[in-house]
Amino acid sequence: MNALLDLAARQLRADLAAAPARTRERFSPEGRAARCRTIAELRALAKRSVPKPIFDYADGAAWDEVTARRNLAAFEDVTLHPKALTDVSAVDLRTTILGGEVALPIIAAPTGLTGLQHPDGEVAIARAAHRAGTITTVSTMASCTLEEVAEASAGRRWFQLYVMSDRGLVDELLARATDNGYEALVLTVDVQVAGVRERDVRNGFSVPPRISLRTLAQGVAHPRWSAGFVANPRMVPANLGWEGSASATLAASVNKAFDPTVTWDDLADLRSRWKGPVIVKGVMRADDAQRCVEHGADALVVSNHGGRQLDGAAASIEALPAIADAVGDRAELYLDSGIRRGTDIVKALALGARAVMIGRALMYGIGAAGEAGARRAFGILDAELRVALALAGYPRAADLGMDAVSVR
Ligand SMILES: Cc1cc2nc3c(=O)[nH]c(=O)nc-3n(C[C@H](O)[C@H](O)[C@H](O)COP(=O)(O)O)c2cc1C
Ligand SMILES: CCCCC(=O)C(=O)O
Repeated sequence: MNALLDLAARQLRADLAAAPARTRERFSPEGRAARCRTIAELRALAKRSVPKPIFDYADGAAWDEVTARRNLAAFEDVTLHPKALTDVSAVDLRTTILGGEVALPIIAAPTGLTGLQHPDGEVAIARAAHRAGTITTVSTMASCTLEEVAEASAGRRWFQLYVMSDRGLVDELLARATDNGYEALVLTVDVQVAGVRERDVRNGFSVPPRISLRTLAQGVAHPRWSAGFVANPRMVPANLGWEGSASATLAASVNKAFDPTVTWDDLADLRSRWKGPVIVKGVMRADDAQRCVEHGADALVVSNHGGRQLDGAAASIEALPAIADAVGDRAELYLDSGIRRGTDIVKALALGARAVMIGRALMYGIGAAGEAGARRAFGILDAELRVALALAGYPRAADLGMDAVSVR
């Protein structure tokens, strides 16, 4: 009996000694992110972790946000037809993207001003993508420089271009992307002008951020975020020479810098100048997809920019089947806008995408816990996708086809 009491006392003492470290770990951003079981839970954690205008910039969309909601809802109109009695003991998520193998059919979408969510920004996302065995896409509007990301991660990298009116700047960006090992050029074609994101307008979201009583109060309410921001303020896009520029709304800055005259001739010009693969992002129509292929595009991203540009546009999953039909095997197809679950990925692959891109899932991840949160986002989707594929009866993600789904 005494020996038993002695053992219990020793165990209690050990537990108490370890408690501070366990508590710290439990309430750290990393610990909290590790306990998120879904992308929705990561979103909720990000919402608590960063100032409201910063969360709203990532989470928000254009005008009434109809397309953003539709991006999610339209996945519910795609139903799965599971195949019975297949051996699913080994689920294989691998596929090839532009000739190189990736461990899972998920690519990090380009996101601008990522460093507002967490100072490690695109570096955190690139490292998490590399660890997951996949590709990261660095935006023209990135908070980290192309060089910083290249140095921080040895994984595959693509560069996403917005064509600026200053074509000298475009040439410089392309040269830097080439010099730093960015293998493909992703030309985004759905930001002819800035979409109107009313949450940003209401919040006075501006670049560089304007410090007001309201933003100070937000900073005080989010001390961990503020400490990171003060230590490493990522105020403006890092690759465009905007440092020291006057504060303006993001829309005003975009409309000043981006070139709205961009047409098919510019795609032809970029195609002839960029030596690696060219991917056109923001294609929503079969006729445009066909034309991209005729212009030598190697791949397309079927995307409505997460509903952040033209509100009222179709969900990208709704646009995919006709585009897949028009393109056939002449170009690779990826899909983004609304991916929150492994089953969304199954549906996109079945309807003709080779991979999906994820934007907000990673923004929530880094807002919640920097690189650890981005890793969690990949981890959640990877795990969900494995179970979904097993239950759908397709142990190889790459084997999914139209027979696995129907669209209501
Ligand atoms: C905060 C944020 C910033 C973005 N910035 C860019 C960008 O700079 N370039 C780009 O091509 N797309 C950008 N996008 C769009 C994403 O690449 C992607 O199309 C979209 O996020 C997909 O929808 P999802 O967020 O539902 O995954 C951005 C999206 C978000 C949420
Ligand atoms: C308006 C374009 C700026 C970056 C971006 O693409 C986004 O916030 O969605």
